[in-house]
Amino acid sequence: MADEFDVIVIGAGPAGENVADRAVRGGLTAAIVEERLAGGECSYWACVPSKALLRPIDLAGEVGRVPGLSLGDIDVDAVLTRRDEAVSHFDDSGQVRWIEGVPAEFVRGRGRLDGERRVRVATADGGERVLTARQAVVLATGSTALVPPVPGLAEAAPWTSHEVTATSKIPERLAVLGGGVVACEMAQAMHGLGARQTTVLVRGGRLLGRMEPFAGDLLAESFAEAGIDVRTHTDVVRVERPEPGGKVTVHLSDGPPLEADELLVATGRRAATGNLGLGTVGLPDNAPVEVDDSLRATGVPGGWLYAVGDVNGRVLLTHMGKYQARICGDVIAARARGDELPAMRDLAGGYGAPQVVFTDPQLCAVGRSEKEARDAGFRVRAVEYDMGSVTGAYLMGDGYRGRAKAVVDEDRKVLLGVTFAGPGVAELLHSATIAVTGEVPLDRLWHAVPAFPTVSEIWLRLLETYGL
Ligand SMILES: Cc1cc2nc3c(=O)[nH]c(=O)nc-3n(C[C@H](O)[C@H](O)[C@H](O)COP(=O)(O)OP(=O)(O)OC[C@H]3O[C@@H](n4cnc5c(N)ncnc54)[C@H](O)[C@@H]3O)c2cc1C
Ligand SMILES: NC(=O)c1ccc[n+]([C@@H]2O[C@H](COP(=O)([O-])OP(=O)(O)OC[C@H]3O[C@@H](n4cnc5c(N)ncnc54)[C@H](O)[C@@H]3O)[C@@H](O)[C@H]2O)c1
Repeated sequence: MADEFDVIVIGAGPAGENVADRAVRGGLTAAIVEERLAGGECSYWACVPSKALLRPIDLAGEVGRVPGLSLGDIDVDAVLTRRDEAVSHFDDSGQVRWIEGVPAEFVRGRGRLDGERRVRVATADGGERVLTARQAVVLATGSTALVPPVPGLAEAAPWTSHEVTATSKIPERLAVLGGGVVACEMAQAMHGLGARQTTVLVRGGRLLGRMEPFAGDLLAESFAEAGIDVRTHTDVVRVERPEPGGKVTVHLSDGPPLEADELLVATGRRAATGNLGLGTVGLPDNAPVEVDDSLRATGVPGGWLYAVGDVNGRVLLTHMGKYQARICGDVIAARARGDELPAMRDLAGGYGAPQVVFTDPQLCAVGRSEKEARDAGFRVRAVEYDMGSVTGAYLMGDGYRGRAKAVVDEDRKVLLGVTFAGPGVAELLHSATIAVTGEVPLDRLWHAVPAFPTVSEIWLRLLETYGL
């Protein structure tokens, strides 16, 4: 028997949920298929638990910089309990209720495309449901951790983001493979919560290689002070773990082997498109689903297939997936009505997505780095400023260390990118996002006066350094 809906969404992560919501607001009916938990990676194994684990470490850093305040040991059990509450103890009934309240039909099971506008769902009870979409099918299946083909690595059953964010035990000795966001955030979380030996193995020359260089350098200084060992230009050539769950030996391109109790692999993600039936609609399996700026899959006749969030490989961030989802839901509803507003396009992605790395110091950026701007052919001037010299930052704590950078398009006198690094800078980021995405002319931005004594005075200092 076929169930018919206007829109069928596969994957109930933040992106999938938001498509359904917007499509229904636009007057359509929707079903969402989810094989695990409504809420997706973000709610249970990524953003939410990782930030719950990092918050006490961030706060401890702040307290430690203010004379007159003292901090005892972090109560790790209490932190883990709060993390468990933050992930609703892996119970998605609240999210399912939200979906049903949209209202959209929630279908628990694994979805698979089966030709044009048809989705087969292997339901949790071993049965099958065949769903048909009148308007659109939206893929929102996210991504999974990528484990590189290092000899012995897969056999060692290393931790990925799933295990580290859900752990109830902090390893004594942790080796971390990768120097990106997951590696940095989780190395600091595990070390701050009691790992005695934390070693970060970075293939390249610095942490967070895609950000402005000072961001990774400041974090590396903070790691060194905390006793986290960062080894750059280091490749893992082989891994041994004779006993499942036992000691791991990591053989490196340089130096003696490293012994650890656990190994975390944080080397990026792959789009979750395996066994999704992409071949039945003429698309390649196991690759991100290419989309246009209305999030419609390219190369599918009839234009009924869309992809939002991690699965399209554009930007692997929750807020960007949700932004795409809002556009996608609106586009599907508008196309069903026969009208299409020009504003319904992914514009933000083209500027460079805002991102915060929730370490201490916090690192955040929006738009292009200086290198990216130059590589893209812009005529660029970049200015930097020491954030510790801003009164508001100095007042936040002794020894405040931070840096900011603005990348200016010299032809249009607008900002192409902004990076802040320092304690408590995350909340500054949206001001930069508005300036970059709004293409606010610098001589206009000059009249946005930051309050004294806030860290926001960094804006004034950057503009003064530029010459305004
Ligand atoms: C450790 C970690 C921390 C992170 N922290 C942040 C952060 O602080 N801020 C941020 O913006 N981003 C963060 N991210 C990235 C963020 O988690 C992802 O960008 C986001 O989850 C993507 O949302 P999504 O809806 O596209 O996919 P997901 O959240 O992955 O959801 C996809 C859903 O689809 C389901 N699914 C997959 N295949 C099928 C199928 N065939 N049938 C039915 N259901 C299916 C899955 O079970 C899942 O529930 C983090 C990532 C990691 C790994
Ligand atoms: N706070 C946040 O916004 C946040 C937090 C965590 C994750 N995320 C998102 O999740 C995604 C995944 O994060 P991630 O840290 O896994 O990926 P990433 O792309 O940020 O970093 C991957 C790292 O692994 C390295 N690497 C890749 N292959 C390797 C190999 N074979 N050997 C050694 N090193 C290798 C890369 O050089 C890089 O340093 C990111 O796109 C990120 O934006 C966001």
